[in-house]
Amino acid sequence: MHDHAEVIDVASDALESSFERLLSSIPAFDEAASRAAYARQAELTKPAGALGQLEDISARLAGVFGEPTPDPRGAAVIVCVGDHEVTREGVSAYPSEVTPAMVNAFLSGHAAVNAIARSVNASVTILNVGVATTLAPHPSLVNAPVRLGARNIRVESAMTRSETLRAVLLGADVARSAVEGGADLLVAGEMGIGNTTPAAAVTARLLRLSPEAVTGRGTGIDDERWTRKVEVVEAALSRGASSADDPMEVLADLGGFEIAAMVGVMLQGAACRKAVILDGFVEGAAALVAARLAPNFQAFLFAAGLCAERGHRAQLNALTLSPMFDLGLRLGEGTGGALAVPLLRAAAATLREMRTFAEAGIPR
Ligand SMILES: O=C(O)c1ccc[n+]([C@@H]2O[C@H](COP(=O)([O-])O)[C@@H](O)[C@H]2O)c1
Ligand SMILES: Cc1cc2nc[nH]c2cc1C
Repeated sequence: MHDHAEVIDVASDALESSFERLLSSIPAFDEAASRAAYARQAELTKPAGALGQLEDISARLAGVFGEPTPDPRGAAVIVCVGDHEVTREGVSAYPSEVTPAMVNAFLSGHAAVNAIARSVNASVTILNVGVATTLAPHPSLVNAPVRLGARNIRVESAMTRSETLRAVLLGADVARSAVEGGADLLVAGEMGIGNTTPAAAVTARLLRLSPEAVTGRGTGIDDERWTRKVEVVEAALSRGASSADDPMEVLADLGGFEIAAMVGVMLQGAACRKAVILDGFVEGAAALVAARLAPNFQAFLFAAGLCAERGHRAQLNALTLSPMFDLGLRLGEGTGGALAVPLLRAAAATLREMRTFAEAGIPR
């Protein structure tokens, strides 16, 4: 790992230029490799189209990696964590203290994401960009809080531009380390009590949807809290501080530190020509921001499952992505993203390991 804390101390203009470099470093999707993969799928020993979505996934992977028969192996889940002062408004079913407690659970290896990531041979790294409690050092923890919690979006902007840039660049830095460590498949995950509220606000603004259309039950709130949560999202949007046409402004105004860090993870993954796997609704908000920031980004993004949180379908539609499964997950942490890892590996394996009709001598 690099010295991540370094990012925090550099001046604003240096942050701006690092960010510009990140955006401009995202390559174009390799259409020729993708076409070659589709052509190979058409020759493989199966009825035409019989591998369904796996065929499209394999061709998309070819375009991402820039080779007709890609071999994605290493997988890394980067769980970005942060607190939210908007929890004071009673928008979650759980208290903020759960966030640092869950970080300790991630570090001890016993949370859902650890169990699922282990089962698919993916690493788990925790990036703390905004938890308000001191966290003990751990080899799997990158501890670089930009601020101790995102501000209460009902009344003020969550982050300043320079705080937002720092969080994005920290995410990018950790993603670069993961790629240097061998990751071909990057899952952006998150944990942060209260964060489905900023995710709803970001989604509503960017997609120009009503708060009701994108505000869900998060950790499982009742009707009364849901009505309050919609009011909070409405109030955050009516402060009028951000323009839907400026994704960084929307992120700073309505988002949070872990959402910003996921934007960085995703952009850097694409910049390294790696597949970026989208987990749930909170990641979806980050992906909308990343897609608006860099036109080339979207082609590097794969949707894992459809998440049960209201508004996730609208995010996927806006990103023109089809979910690979629908298991009713609404956890976050990168759990759904990790579950997609074997599907991506399997899709690529069909291209590499199956024979064509001609090679196998099978008539058609
Ligand atoms: O990403 C999702 O789809 C998702 C849906 C519902 C809940 N979550 C997780 O639950 C927490 C946010 O829920 P809430 O109710 O506190 O806003 C946060 O830690 C997320 O990881 C995540
Ligand atoms: C226990 C718990 C674990 C989580 N993991 C992601 N979000 C979460 C929210 C809660 C409440």
